[in-house]
Amino acid sequence: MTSPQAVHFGAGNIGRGFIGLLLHEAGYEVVFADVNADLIGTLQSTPSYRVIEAGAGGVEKVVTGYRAIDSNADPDGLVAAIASADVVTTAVGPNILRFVAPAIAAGILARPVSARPLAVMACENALGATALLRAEVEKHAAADAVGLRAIFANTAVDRIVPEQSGAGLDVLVEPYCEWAVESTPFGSGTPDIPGAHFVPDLAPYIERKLFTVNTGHATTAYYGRLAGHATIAAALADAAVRAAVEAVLAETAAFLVAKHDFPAAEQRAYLEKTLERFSNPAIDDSVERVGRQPIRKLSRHERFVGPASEIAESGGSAEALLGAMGAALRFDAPGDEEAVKLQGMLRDGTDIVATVMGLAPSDALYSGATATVESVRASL
Ligand SMILES: NC(=O)c1ccc[n+]([C@@H]2O[C@H](COP(=O)([O-])OP(=O)(O)OC[C@H]3O[C@@H](n4cnc5c(N)ncnc54)[C@H](O)[C@@H]3O)[C@@H](O)[C@H]2O)c1
Ligand SMILES: O=P(O)(O)OC[C@@H](O)[C@@H](O)[C@H](O)[C@H](O)CO
Repeated sequence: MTSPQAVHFGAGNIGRGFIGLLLHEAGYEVVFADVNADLIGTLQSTPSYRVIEAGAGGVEKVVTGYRAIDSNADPDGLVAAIASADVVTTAVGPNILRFVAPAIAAGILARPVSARPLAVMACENALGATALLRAEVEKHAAADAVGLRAIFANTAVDRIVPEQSGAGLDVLVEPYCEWAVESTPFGSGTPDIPGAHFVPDLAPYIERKLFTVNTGHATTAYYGRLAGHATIAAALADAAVRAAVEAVLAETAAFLVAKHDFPAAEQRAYLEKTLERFSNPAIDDSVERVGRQPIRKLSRHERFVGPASEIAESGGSAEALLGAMGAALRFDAPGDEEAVKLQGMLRDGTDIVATVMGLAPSDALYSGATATVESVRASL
């Protein structure tokens, strides 16, 4: 019997170090698709790579039996792989989904209607990333035809995978991981991926992950960089940074507990586990990686403005989140295209509250966000 096939877009850190690994462990032949020709060449010429879990309880795993396609150089091969695949996943970044959508649309249209529907799951740090991917796919293929041949499910993906220091394919990761996938789009026939956790309602999982792990991570990165720290673990060992992070996570914890009915003790344990993960001495995670793309991170439904808006709308205080947004605005990292653009916007008077944060004067967070931007501008 032939193995089921999964096409995975993005053979980077989370692609090789988490999603590719789980699909391999589930028995899929993984076909990595990437625009990085060197990386694809190395995958094509190397029969296996290691996923090395660094830290307490970590083990080493080996991924084998994959193929790799350069999505620029072999578009026909990519479409053919999608046409015969069981699963398509992505880990390319939310802003890149629109670029992978045309190939996915063509691959879906090339599938017979009688084939088992393709399971499509975007594994990005964003609310509704798969829904966004679907909307992009439907710009290239009629929604009816797509709906007959594919099932789209949102996911929440959690594993810290820092930038890799070596040139090879091996990936150093933290031992912890969680991949939650919404089950309802599949009815009773969820894909057979033992490492994934299928849940009927993804909202509590993705919001808790994004607004605890990613809000806390980004807060550590932005305050940590301002205090002169290079890594997340070093930043969190700084009492002033840790206090700022804990203040932010106290606001999101209260919000998450109220909105999703998590028992307060469970949220507290989740938060403490998260801070322990950030402090893993075996993971050298840079503040630049974690703070990357501050314009995306400051957008309306992301890790700061998302929870802060809902807190403000319910009459609560989002002072600590607003403070972290101020630190994000000060993320003056010359190697980060969005950071450079944001610094330009601060200097040229762009209405950042409207254009970056997506807030209008009628929004409860508007005045706090405006005061934050103005105070950062005044300090330049
Ligand atoms: N690294 C982590 O700790 C982590 C954890 C959870 C979720 N994520 C999410 O996973 C996604 C990927 O993050 P990462 O850290 O693996 O980034 P990464 O930069 O290591 O990997 C992204 C890969 O996508 C490739 N890519 C870019 N454009 C492409 C295209 N058009 N077609 C195919 N491939 C393309 C890049 O060449 C790169 O290899 C992001 O959404 C991120 O938020 C990352
Ligand atoms: O990938 P980003 O840029 O959305 O966020 C940076 C980190 O917070 C993120 O990659 C975490 O390491 C990851 O989300 C942990 O699951």
